Amino acid sequence: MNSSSVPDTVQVVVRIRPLSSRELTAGHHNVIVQPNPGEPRLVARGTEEFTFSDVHGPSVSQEEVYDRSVRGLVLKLLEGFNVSILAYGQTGSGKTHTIGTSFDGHLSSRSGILPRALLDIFDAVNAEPTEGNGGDATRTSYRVFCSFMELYQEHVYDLLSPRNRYDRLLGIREDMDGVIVPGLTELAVSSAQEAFGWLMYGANCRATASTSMNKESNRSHTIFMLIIRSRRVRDATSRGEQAMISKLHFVDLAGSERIKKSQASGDRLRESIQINKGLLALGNVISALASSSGASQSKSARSPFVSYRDSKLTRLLQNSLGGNSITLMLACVSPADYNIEETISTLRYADRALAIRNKPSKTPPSQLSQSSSAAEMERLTKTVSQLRTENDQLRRRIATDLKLTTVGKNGTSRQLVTQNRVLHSQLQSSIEESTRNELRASIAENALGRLEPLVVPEASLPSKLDSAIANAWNAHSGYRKSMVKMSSAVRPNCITMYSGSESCTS
Ligand SMILES: Nc1ncnc2c1ncn2[C@@H]1O[C@H](COP(=O)(O)OP(=O)(O)OP(=O)(O)O)[C@@H](O)[C@H]1O
Repeated sequence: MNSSSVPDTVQVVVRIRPLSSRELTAGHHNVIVQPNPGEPRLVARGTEEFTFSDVHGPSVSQEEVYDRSVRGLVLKLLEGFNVSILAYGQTGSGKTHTIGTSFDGHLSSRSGILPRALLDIFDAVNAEPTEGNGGDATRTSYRVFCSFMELYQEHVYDLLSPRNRYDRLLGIREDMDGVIVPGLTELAVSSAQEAFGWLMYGANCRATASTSMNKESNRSHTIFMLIIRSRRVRDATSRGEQAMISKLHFVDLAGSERIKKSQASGDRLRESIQINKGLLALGNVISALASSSGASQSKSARSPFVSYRDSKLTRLLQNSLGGNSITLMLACVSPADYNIEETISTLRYADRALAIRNKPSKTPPSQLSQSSSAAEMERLTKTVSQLRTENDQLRRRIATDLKLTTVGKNGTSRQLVTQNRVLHSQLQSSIEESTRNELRASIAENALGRLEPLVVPEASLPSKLDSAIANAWNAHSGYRKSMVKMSSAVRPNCITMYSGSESCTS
């Protein structure tokens, strides 16, 4: 721990799930032993010994896991630190159960750490007291937003978007803030109940399937994110207040699995290969970071290269591993004899992660001057007007395409086929152009959202700009709808947007 009692190494907590009734019936037995319950040490297969930040045995409740290992870290979020909690482990080892990604909306003894954290955070946010200091009162106001994304077969999907599966597909980019997902939906939430609603909405859309190892196995990695924008105000009329942004990530990783053992085939096999590839890249990053921590301490060996760019998973987790975040890794394991190879592999992986050093720091308070905010507003206004012009041009193209279709209907079938092909390729490029516009509009919206808490709310410019963006966005959405309608009229089902085996495709 550093001076302000913030852990500067990755905290690694092991959770051992109980044997399931199926395993007990089949006569499997426990091969993971915690010699002294309460001590963070365990012995696997009678020979291999490990010591972690903490160990939760099979009888430890969800509430105790949260109280002992999570609550303290999560509340650091409100002090301005970024916090990441990752659940890692073999398929069926209890990651989703522990995180609580499949929360049903009712808090009970079975609820995982995510809904419990949401309750604590909103309790604190809504109860932040006013600090009096003579005549100079200070008050902190918070605005909370949530996002939920899924990484399925190296594609990032926005789980909170109201759009269809294809339109939920997003890219990854790097900017001054690190790795970002432009266009990811960020929804303002003011209570734990509201956040529960979005958690359930998104979880319902993630890719799951029944496998031989788990009745309801997650075939993707998911990241639920809570973003807190806080503003410390000295008094009601104070300007140039301190603004801070901190982020909490809950990462429910897909389970590693041995393909020979799971006997996966077809879609399940393809998913398993991608899952294992992402987890292998994560393992390499963990090893490199652990070695570089050792190297920096010995000051002799050269630090190995950390290959974050090998997979989208490692890019998305870049800040959680080796970045400025306070990170907790929950290594979930099965105690059953038939899973011992996978359990030992998870424990070794977790043991490496213990050596990773992060540099937790508060996101520097932004004190944007009014002039730089105004310049940014001007830039965004220009972007909106550019998008409007592009929309007009695209609308004109659609009108021309429609005329062509009418002519085609009166011609021979050969002509129709040729025109159909031309239209198809025009539509494809229109759709691509439109998708690019959509991304840019989202980036502009995101940037505006970030600026909003920092700008002195005096002029009507922000609201004008908001409505300009909304108008451009509406026009843009209307245009997209008509284009998609037209594409099916021209050649029904001819454009395959995306083909996959997700459970949520509408
Ligand atoms: N600590 C626990 N106490 C009681 N039941 C548990 C515990 N951990 C896991 N389970 C049960 O074990 C089963 C598998 O757990 P879960 O779905 O969380 O595994 P997973 O690691 O997320 O699997 P996958 O990677 O395949 O998605 C579930 O039925 C879950 O309720």
